[in-house]
Amino acid sequence: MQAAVLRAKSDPSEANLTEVLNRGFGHEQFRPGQLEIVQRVLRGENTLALLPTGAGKSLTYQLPALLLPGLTIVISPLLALMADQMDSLPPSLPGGALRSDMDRRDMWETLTRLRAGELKVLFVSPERLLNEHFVNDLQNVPGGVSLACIDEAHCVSEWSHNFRPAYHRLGRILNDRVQAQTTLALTATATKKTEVSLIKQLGIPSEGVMRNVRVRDNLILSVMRVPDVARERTLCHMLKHDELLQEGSIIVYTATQRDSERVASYLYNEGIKAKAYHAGQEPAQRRQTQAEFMMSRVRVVVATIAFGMGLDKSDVRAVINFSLPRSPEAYIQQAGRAGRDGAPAACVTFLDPKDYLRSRSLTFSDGVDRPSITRLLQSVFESGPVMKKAKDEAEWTPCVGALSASEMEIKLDMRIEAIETVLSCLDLWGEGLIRILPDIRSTCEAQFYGRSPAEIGKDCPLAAAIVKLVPKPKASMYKFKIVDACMHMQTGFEDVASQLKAMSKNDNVTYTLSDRAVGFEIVRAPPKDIIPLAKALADHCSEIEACSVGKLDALYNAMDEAANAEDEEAQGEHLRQCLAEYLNEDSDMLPSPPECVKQESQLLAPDIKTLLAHRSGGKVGGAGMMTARAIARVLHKLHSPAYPSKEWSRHHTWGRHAEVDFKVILSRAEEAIAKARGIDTGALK
Ligand SMILES: Nc1ncnc2c1ncn2[C@@H]1O[C@H](COP(=O)(O)OP(=O)(O)OP(=O)(O)O)[C@@H](O)[C@H]1O
Repeated sequence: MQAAVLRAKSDPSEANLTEVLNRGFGHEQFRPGQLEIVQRVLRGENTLALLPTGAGKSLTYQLPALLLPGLTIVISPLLALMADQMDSLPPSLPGGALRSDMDRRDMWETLTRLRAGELKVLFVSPERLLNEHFVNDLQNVPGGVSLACIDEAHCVSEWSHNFRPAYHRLGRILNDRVQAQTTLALTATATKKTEVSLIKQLGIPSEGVMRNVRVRDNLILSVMRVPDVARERTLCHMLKHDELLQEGSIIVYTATQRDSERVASYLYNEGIKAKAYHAGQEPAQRRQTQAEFMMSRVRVVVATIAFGMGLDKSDVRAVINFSLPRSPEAYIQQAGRAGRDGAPAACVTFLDPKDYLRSRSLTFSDGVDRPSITRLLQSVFESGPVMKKAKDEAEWTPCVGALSASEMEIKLDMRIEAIETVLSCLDLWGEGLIRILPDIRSTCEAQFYGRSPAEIGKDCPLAAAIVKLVPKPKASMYKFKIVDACMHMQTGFEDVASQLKAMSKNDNVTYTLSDRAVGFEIVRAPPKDIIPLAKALADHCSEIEACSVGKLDALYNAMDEAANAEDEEAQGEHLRQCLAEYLNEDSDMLPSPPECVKQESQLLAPDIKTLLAHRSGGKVGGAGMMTARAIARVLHKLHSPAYPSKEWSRHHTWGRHAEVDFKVILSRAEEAIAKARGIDTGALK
């Protein structure tokens, strides 16, 4: 084996690499695309590999990792799968993983092995790369980082079906900080638009794109019109009687955690060995279900999308979409869990307009418009201390800030995740205006048992700051905002965090951190006028929202047309053709909404009027009015922080127009607000 590796290192020819493939991985020959990708990576050329699900993408980083001199880091969003991915490494590739759910001792052990240069492959979550200490470790790793592999790379792009804010900043960190010699991005699903933004962010040349996205030929794609009320019964009947479904394992995908529980127990009561799997369960329970499924002790897993991305079980004979997936990409991913052994496997989708309309509504849950973005930017750039600093200082020096979930979610009527996404956009294209800081808690409660804080404060700036910030502690509890301590000490969050840790280690101090927050650093002086910035961000967010809705509409249209085809074969053919067109389409044109999405409703105008008169929006809408989006959300039965379903589900307008296009309601509500305020609608956009 060693000799084969040496030969391939000095001459990475097809013959030499095939020998490593045989000896190191036990595979006879390369699958389509693998050799070209491996050779590009070994030449140090940045590459984006778009290969079908189950095509063997992992090998394209594993084999180079054996031959390259330094470390290969694999950035993966799949916490649950890191252990499996590590197990699939050949013995000659010592690997480690850093996951947020690991205990400290394991984490420490992996870090020690990393620093000692004992690892060849390291799996990490994207969030981990936002951690300064970890990036320092990578910079000093013996032999350097030879390859950065970004698994499920579509998550980097906001135009993908599964964008993750932490992934958004990845390109810059990899380029500027980690300085990996080569980047390899892997995904099974990316439209042209996603591809363009991916290669831009990750610094991949256009000739470095290896594109082969398609649905494997052994997958039998079909669709069934099943009304909402008959879905469980139909599923159960299929599982008991469909010939293809009598062997192997089966995954049923549902849209919500509640559905996954309900359907799993329905099947279980019908005598089918089924278990639920979703992100709301305890990690240990999820791990156990996954393990039982992999060992074929549980035949059917009823799961949300939390299950399965990257899952490699060879004999999954069917994937059944109990609900319509959110996008063609999600559909391809989910279907791709089936038939990985190459034998025929069924991918059946249940289609019901009511179910689709609910998914379509939910796509608008986290959207934001210019009024909320303006208020968000005001909170960042126009807070008292920032304004004072801008006024007092001739030259701007960076300072930190934080928006906490408990304060901002209701004030802005945005979930903290949405706040983070908008600020991530600003981080990326604000040309160094702000920098998002990872994983922040905004409030600290500290108790001193030995020496007093004043005494400790003689050589600890944080303790001195605490004395100033909390002159009168309640029951000897010092409660303060971390950001206030940063401001006081003119330092960053990391410094405060490390001083807190040091105090708790040396000085008998205990502390708890609470209240999730988005932390940021204002690097350059804030803009004098935030309106143009708010407008640009709002336009961008609205484009992203339209793109997500377009994905769902495109899939519904394709399924709806396929359902009219005369037989299963014609259905599959039609679906394949639609998916290929969708993925390879170059234009930005959005599909037109299906007929079941209404463009008008009789009672819409009076209901908007009722909500405008409600005046509940004193807290969010300004001038006591609800915002247009808040109105549209209520009419679509969508919960939001300032208009929670618990309170609003009793209102007679709640969900009354869920079949009307959300965008139509939004613009009608904007017109009504503009009229009520005597302004032009353009002023609201
Ligand atoms: N050249 C090869 N010959 C035979 N089997 C291979 C080869 N390359 C990879 N495989 C096997 O194919 C299976 C799928 O590989 P892998 O999990 O890397 O797929 P993938 O492309 O990452 O899929 P997904 O996108 O669905 O996660 C694995 O069991 C792997 O061992």
